[in-house]
Parts: sequence; C-alpha cells; structure tokens
Amino acid sequence: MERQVLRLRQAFRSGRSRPLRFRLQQLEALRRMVQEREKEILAAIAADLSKSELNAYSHEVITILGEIDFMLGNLPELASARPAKKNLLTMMDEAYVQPEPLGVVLIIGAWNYPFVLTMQPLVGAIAAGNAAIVKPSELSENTAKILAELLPQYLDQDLYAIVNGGIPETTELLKQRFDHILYTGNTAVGKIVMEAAAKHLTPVTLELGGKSPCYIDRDCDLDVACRRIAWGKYMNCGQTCIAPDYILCEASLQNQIVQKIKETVKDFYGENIKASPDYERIINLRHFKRLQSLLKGQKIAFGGEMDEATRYLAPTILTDVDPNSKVMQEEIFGPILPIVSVKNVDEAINFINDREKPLALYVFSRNNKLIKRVIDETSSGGVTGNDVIMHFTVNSLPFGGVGASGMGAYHGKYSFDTFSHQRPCLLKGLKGESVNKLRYPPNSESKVSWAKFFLLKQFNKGRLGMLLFVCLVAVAAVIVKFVLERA
Ligand SMILES: NC(=O)c1ccc[n+]([C@@H]2O[C@H](COP(=O)([O-])OP(=O)(O)OC[C@H]3O[C@@H](n4cnc5c(N)ncnc54)[C@H](O)[C@@H]3O)[C@@H](O)[C@H]2O)c1
Ligand SMILES: CCCCCCCCCC=O
Repeated sequence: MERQVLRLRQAFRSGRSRPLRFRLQQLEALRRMVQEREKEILAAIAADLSKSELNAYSHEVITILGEIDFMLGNLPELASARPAKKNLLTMMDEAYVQPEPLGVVLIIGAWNYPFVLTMQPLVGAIAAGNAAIVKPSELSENTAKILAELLPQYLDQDLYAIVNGGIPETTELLKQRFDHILYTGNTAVGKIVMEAAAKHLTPVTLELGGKSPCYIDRDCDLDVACRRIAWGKYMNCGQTCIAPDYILCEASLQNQIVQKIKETVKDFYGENIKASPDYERIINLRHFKRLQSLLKGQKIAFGGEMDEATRYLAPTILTDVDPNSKVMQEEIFGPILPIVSVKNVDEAINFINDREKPLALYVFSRNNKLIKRVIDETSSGGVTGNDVIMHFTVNSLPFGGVGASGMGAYHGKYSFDTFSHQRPCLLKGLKGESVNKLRYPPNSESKVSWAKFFLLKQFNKGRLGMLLFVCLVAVAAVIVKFVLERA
C-alpha cells in the first residue's frame, strides 16, 4: 500500500496531471471506457444489486456520462485563475485565485450505487489535477472487479489506481498520508475515516446517511406526491442514501396515502412484484435480517412479504408508527416506509429539528410559502420540494450532508472545488516603497490614518466613481510620498 501511494505521489510530483490538456484527455478516456465497455459495466452493477441493465444505466451510467460532459465543457473555466478585487494599496499589483490540485486523494465508495459513488468523485479528482486511489466497496464485488480491470486500460496507471478489498485493506490504506479523502458510507465508519485522516491532518469529505423525512401537507396533490415518493422509496429496493426514510403527515391523510402508494406500486411493478425487472433485492443477508427486525411489532398497512432465500422484501408501508420504535431510530435503507402522524407543519418542523440533521428533506405541498417555511426553519444536506431524490441529479447543486449526515459536498463545480486548493496569489512589483513605508516601523498616528484611508475606504464603481477614485489615489499617493519622505 505504502509503495502504491508513493508511486502515485511521485507521478503527481512530476507535474503530469496538472496541464489542462492532460486532464481533458484523461476525462475523455474515462468517457470512452464507459461507452466502449458499457455492457460489462452494466452487467456488473446488475449482478451486484439484482438490477436490470436498463435500471443500471439510468440509475448510474447516465449520471457519470453527464458528469464527464459537464467537466469537459466547463474545465477550462473552472481551472483558470480568477482575478480578485484589490484595495488601494494593491491596485497596481496582480491579485488572483489560482485553483491548484491537492495531490494524492483517496476515494472510498459504498455498495448501493457502486459505479456512481466511485466514478463521480474520480471525475472531480481528475478534473482538479490530482492523482487518485479508488477503493470500491467489497460488497459490490462485481463492480469492484470490473473497475479494477478497466480503469488501468484507459487511465494513466501511475496517477490513478484502484485498490480492492475489505476492512483490512481499507484500514491499511487509511494509515497512508493522503491530501484529501472522500468517503461515502455509514456514519460509524465515517468516524473511523476521520480519525485516521486526522493523524495526517488530511481534510475529509464525508458523504454519510441518515433518516431523510418527507412531509406531506394537507394542501397537496396526493396522487402526484405518492407516485413520486413510491418511486424514490422503492428504487434500488430502498437502498438509496437520499430515499425518503419516513413520512410525516396529519393522521387524516394516512389511509389515502397508503391507498395511493399501493396503487402506484401496482402500476410500477405489476401484480407480481417479485417478477418485475424493476424491483431489486436486499444486498445481503445481514441487511435482510436487520430490515426484518425493524418490522417487529409494527402495523403493516401494505406489503411485508419476504423471501430470505432471494432477499426479497416487498414494498412495505407501516402506519401509526411510534416515533420511539426501532424503525424510527436508525436509517432504514430498505423498502419500508413508516408513516408518523403530526398535528400540523409546526409539529413536523419540531419533529425534524429534534433529530440529527438529515441528508435530504422532502416537502410536498401546493403552498410554496409552506415549502419555503419548512426549508427556512430546518436544516438538511439537501432539499427537494414536491419531489424526491431529484436534487442529486442537478450537477449545478452541491451534493452532501450537514451535521451527522456528513461534511463537504461534490458534483459538478463542487467536485472540482472539493479536490482543489483555492490558492490566493498576489504579485507585486519592486517599486512603491514610499507608499509601503506606511506599514514599516516605526508606526505613527499619521501612518495609521493613511492606512485607514487606503485599506478601509469603499468606492462604488461606475465610470464617474472610477475616475474620481483614480484621481484620488494619484493625489493620495503623492501626498503620502511627500509626508513619509519628511517623516
Ligand atoms: N451521502 C451519500 O452520498 C451516500 C451514498 C451512499 C450511501 N450512503 C450511506 O452509506 C450507508 C450505506 O453504506 P455502507 O456503509 O453500508 O457501505 P459499505 O459497507 O460499502 O462501506 C462503505 C465503504 O467503507 C469501507 N469500510 C467498511 N468498514 C470499514 C472499516 N471498519 N474501516 C474502514 N473502511 C471500512 C468499505 O470497504 C466501503 O468501501 C448508508 O448510511 C447510506 O445512507 C451515503
Ligand atoms: C434518476 C435517478 C438517479 C438516482 C441516483 C441516486 C444516487 C443516490 C446515491 C446515494 O445513495
């Protein structure tokens, strides 16, 4: 492991990953990999998650192609230096912010969207000019294997590596010094990652989970709301970090919601859900048993059928759920949808604020003011109003958690920023010492007054303002020069 990281660091130090042309070429190679090897990639994702290849494409591959296209189109602008505002003392100098790569970064992915959760950060790491090690989840072994086979065929092997394995390999990796770690997965391991990173003062982006609430207002089109919620909850068999975890609504809405989701499930998956190519399975027996245990003592209003041999768990709705029950204490990460009654929106807001900050928050209402109010009075990683999941798909929005649901963000420009250092650069000439005297000892009342004038004066722009500003500066410079030369 140590030697592998060293190899990448040497390649990074050679400067090869920095030129814009190189980054674009690597991103194009990654796109070629996705396009040319689509069949193998889809087959691997499909095998890992008991998913149809069509769904593997629309849940995962399409996101990566979109992200690569975004970077190819926007990288020249993202990577270039941005001029910075100057003050009177630096107006003759050059001030700009130059994004620079961090170095060797580590990307640790989770199993539930095994392609997106490793490749989307990698696109950002390459775009920002870094070397990167990708560690896919051992639970999605087929995707991990195909990535290990394909990435070296398309990308620069000295700069981008893939390490496969489980806890021992990741533990070993985490002993190494990286310049950034982006980890996706559960909160407990997030703490392990952060602790390991702290030893090297390595910054981290933690993409964690949590219980994402979904409030349905009385003033709402329930048909539309229930269709969208059912889509986001049962997609990937509920194993989606931003799936609506539970519903909050007035008690009088509960039965209608159950009825409408039931009808939607029939429309989506047919009478025989087990036979639907659009309905996935639980990843492993441990998670299957965990989900089974969450149903104990609950009122199952819909679903609940299961088959351990195939890890099938039907789309399920629980009603009159006690907020203190087990299903409301941990992230569900499966196709179980509890409904918790609240009296009104005030109680829903309090319910949300009494708990850890979630990764996502959903509000359904015809009343935009109510949606804005819920947004203003709560906190969450992201929000979608009148839909679920969809904020993830907009790559102009940062994606990430807050509080217990994570720190930092990525996607699009935010991925580039996550893997970059925004380096402030000020380039001065060697002239102007008479004005510089202002800051050299010995200090005096008049030097402080001039410093105040130079550093604190604000000028509004506009042609006339600008002209006035330039004249003032010229006069001030002459006066300062005169005063300081006599001092
Ligand atoms: N915020 C997001 O973008 C996002 C996306 C997907 C999943 N998640 C969250 O992730 C969780 C599900 O993922 P998971 O944790 O089951 O995935 P997982 O089991 O695949 O683990 C994630 C990664 O952590 C590594 N890992 C596991 N144990 C480790 C240890 N002891 N030390 C070091 N590394 C270790 C694994 O090898 C894997 O690469 C859910 O809470 C979900 O909400 C978040
Ligand atoms: C169009 C639907 C795309 C859904 C992708 C969701 C990815 C979520 C990652 C967290 O689990």
